[in-house]
Amino acid sequence: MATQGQVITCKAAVAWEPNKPLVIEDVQVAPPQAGEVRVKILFSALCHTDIYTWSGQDPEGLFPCILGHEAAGIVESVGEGVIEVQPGDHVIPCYLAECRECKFCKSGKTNLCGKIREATGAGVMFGDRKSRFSVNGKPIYHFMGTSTFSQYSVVHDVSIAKVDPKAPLEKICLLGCGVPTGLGAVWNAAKVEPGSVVAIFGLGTVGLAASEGAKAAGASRIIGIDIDSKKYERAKTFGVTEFVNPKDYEKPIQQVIIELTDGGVDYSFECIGNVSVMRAALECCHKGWGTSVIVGVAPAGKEISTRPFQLVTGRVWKGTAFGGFKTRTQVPWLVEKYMKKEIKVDEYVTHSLPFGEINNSFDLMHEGNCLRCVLDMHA
Ligand SMILES: NC(=O)C1=CN([C@@H]2O[C@H](COP(=O)(O)OP(=O)(O)OC[C@H]3O[C@@H](n4cnc5c(N)ncnc54)[C@H](O)[C@@H]3O)[C@@H](O)[C@H]2O)C=CC1
Ligand SMILES: N[C@@H](CCC(=O)N[C@@H](CSC=O)C(=O)NCC(=O)O)C(=O)O
Ligand SMILES: [Zn+2]
Ligand SMILES: [Zn+2]
Repeated sequence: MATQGQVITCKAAVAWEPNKPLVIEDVQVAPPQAGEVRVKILFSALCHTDIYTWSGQDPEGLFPCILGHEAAGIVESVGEGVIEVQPGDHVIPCYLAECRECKFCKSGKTNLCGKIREATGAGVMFGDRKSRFSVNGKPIYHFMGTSTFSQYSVVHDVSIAKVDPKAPLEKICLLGCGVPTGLGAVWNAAKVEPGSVVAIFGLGTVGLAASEGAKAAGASRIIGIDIDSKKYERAKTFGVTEFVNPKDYEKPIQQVIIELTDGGVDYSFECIGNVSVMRAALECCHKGWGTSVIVGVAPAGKEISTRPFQLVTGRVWKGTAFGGFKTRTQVPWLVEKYMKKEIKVDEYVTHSLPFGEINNSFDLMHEGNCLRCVLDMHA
């Protein structure tokens, strides 16, 4: 039955309140308006940022909402004026837009796009500042402009990456967030050079992807730091050459790393979201040139601090969103790199579950051996 132009009723996992189990509801998904695309979401993975917002720690968190931002699917229908994708195209919905027209997009200095960010932060669509989701007439907020924990979602056309239809959607859904973030932190934000000494704090998906990126960039030493020593074995396969568990030391971890590296590392990456670790990551950098990249997302109200002297003496502190990749342009390129086996993706998928078990996947994400759990949205 043709669904174009019709309201679709489908299953979605609604977060009615922070920290309460998601509820699978029959959700009405309105047709896409001008500049919008309705996507049949086939596979969606969980990212720790979904858990962060669900837990109530996100200052932008709005409830009730439909979470999810690491997914892949097929275009069901498009709104007026949409020319770059059509029904049947395989796509990755992206939480960062790329309009190619705004001040940000034209700057050549950032992957952040200014066009729709205010609307996505407010949980609505840009065109009319309304939601396309409702349950029995009650509007449900969008999340990150993606809301992929729904069998159908409406996304802005500037946030849709069209990808190779031969690529397996159950794998490339991961290219919607965690893996590009780690790779890009190293390649785009830090621009790690061959021979560099690198420290990576946190060996989850983002930290492992940063390690993979550092290995590809020719780093000579990749020091993984994690409070769970079991993480080292797997991390070796992503390029980590040495491992340090802060719990094994009395002294601050930055001092341990400085001693291990004759004065500090060339580049460090904080892939946890802990502001104390962010400080350690900066302070373990080499005087004069060491650069630390903040990747982890810290809870509302948390602030970073260090002695300004750390920066006066040449260390650089910066951060990155989605690893600096421009979404519409570069996500298809990352898919091609995966197809050519130049980057890992399958290796990050440690668990798969049917959509109905989404609450179990939230629990799994807290288990040490889970990197990404991919939900089959129509199983
Ligand atoms: N900036 C961006 O664009 C993005 C940021 N993120 C954020 O990146 C962070 C990491 O994400 P994932 O890798 O998925 O998380 P994860 O939870 O899988 O990995 C974090 C790792 O840090 C370790 N850890 C926790 N506390 C630690 C401590 N005090 N010292 C050393 N290790 C510690 C844990 O054992 C775990 O292995 C999250 O904050 C997430 O929200 C995720 C995607 C995009
Ligand atoms: N709403 C949060 C913002 C959290 C944040 O920093 N998000 C990252 C992506 S995390 C993905 O898993 C990001 O790219 N931010 C850029 C943006 O424009 O949102 C808060 O207010 O803390
Ligand atoms: Zn994410
Ligand atoms: Zn833009």
